[in-house]
Amino acid sequence: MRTLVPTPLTAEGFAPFGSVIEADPASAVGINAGFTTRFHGLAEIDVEGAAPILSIFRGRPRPLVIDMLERHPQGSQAFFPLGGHPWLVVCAEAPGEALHAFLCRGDQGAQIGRGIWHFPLLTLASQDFLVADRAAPEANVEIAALSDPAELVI
Ligand SMILES: NC(=O)N[C@@H](O)C(=O)O
Ligand code: NI
Repeated sequence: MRTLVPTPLTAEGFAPFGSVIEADPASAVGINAGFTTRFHGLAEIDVEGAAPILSIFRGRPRPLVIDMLERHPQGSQAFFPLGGHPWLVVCAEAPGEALHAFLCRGDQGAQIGRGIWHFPLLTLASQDFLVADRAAPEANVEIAALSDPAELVI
């Protein structure tokens, strides 16, 4: 089986697939009499045909084998880890095209763009994620099996 080595998640590296969600000082605004810092507008949830919703995904480690991809044609999908543990995002331009793996810090989230092929949630330790995506997920998913699976090497 081929291997796949992730690179650290950066806004530039992830740009073809979506956006990084992190407390960027450039977006910081002091609010609430200075007792709160708002990191404003880190992601715009892109959905059509149904409302954007917030969910919690209780993720558990799974075998690091990328044997399928999925995409959501009618909406983006944003993940933010709540447990502070590292996690992974794997994307591709299309099934059969090159896989791109990103190692995300526990204080980094990622929004996967609408229609972008990706592997479902991959966390390196059990933790909850806050997820923003489109309501009625069952009506918004395409799945493709990979004929040449890859094993992630951390
Ligand atoms: N199935 C589901 O809601 N989650 C996947 O889309 C995922 O990317 O984790
Ligand atoms: Ni998904």
